[in-house]
Amino acid sequence: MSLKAKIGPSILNADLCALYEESQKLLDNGADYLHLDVMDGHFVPNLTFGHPVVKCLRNKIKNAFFETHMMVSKPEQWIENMADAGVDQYTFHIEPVVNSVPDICRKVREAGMKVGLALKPGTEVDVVKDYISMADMILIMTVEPGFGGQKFMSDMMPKVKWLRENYPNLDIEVDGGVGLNTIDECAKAGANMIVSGTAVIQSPDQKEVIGKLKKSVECALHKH
Ligand SMILES: O=C(CO)[C@@H](O)[C@H](O)COP(=O)(O)O
Ligand SMILES: [Fe+2]
Repeated sequence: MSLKAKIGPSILNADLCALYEESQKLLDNGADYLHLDVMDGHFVPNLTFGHPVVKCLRNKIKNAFFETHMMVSKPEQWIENMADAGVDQYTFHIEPVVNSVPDICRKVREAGMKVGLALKPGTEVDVVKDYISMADMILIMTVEPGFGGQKFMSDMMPKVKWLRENYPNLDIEVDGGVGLNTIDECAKAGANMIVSGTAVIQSPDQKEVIGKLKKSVECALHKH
């Protein structure tokens, strides 16, 4: 398998009343996928949207790859709904479900979606060792989950490096505070799937930012 650089903008800080237009604009400007942040007000102290909204978006955008970042206490509860809404990858946090990760991975796959496993900043990276074979991607959070627009945590880069060294073919995603000033660190550490919210959404030239983020990752992938 050869790794690909992929940029998945987060629409969290976009104008959510124009969700479809904002999403389509990101795709037209070169986004490889959409990262949809689902929050339940319990696992994180914030609320966003759930499967009904994702389904509406899917009805308008047929072809793009949708990843839902499930910041919820009960990820097992929403698998069927999200599959029915047309989600391609279901990325859930392992912290609230440490004893049932394999079971949830199996259910996500049976529902026809790819599996992403997410780790909060305080979670040690080696806990995913036992689950790598069940996952399509590991997400290393580079902020505390819950809000867009936070400061990037450079001290998460050793986790990314460790994963890349031990799993050369694994899709590794970073999420939180990633933009033009922080992308090189992520790319050098070995991340190939990049979530970027504020840096892309607030730019007057989304295409340029997405292009630069991708180029940084592609350069690093060539060097590896
Ligand atoms: O999951 C989250 C936050 O919990 C992220 O997806 C952020 O929303 C990305 O936004 P920026 O940090 O890039 O503004
Ligand atoms: Fe996210």
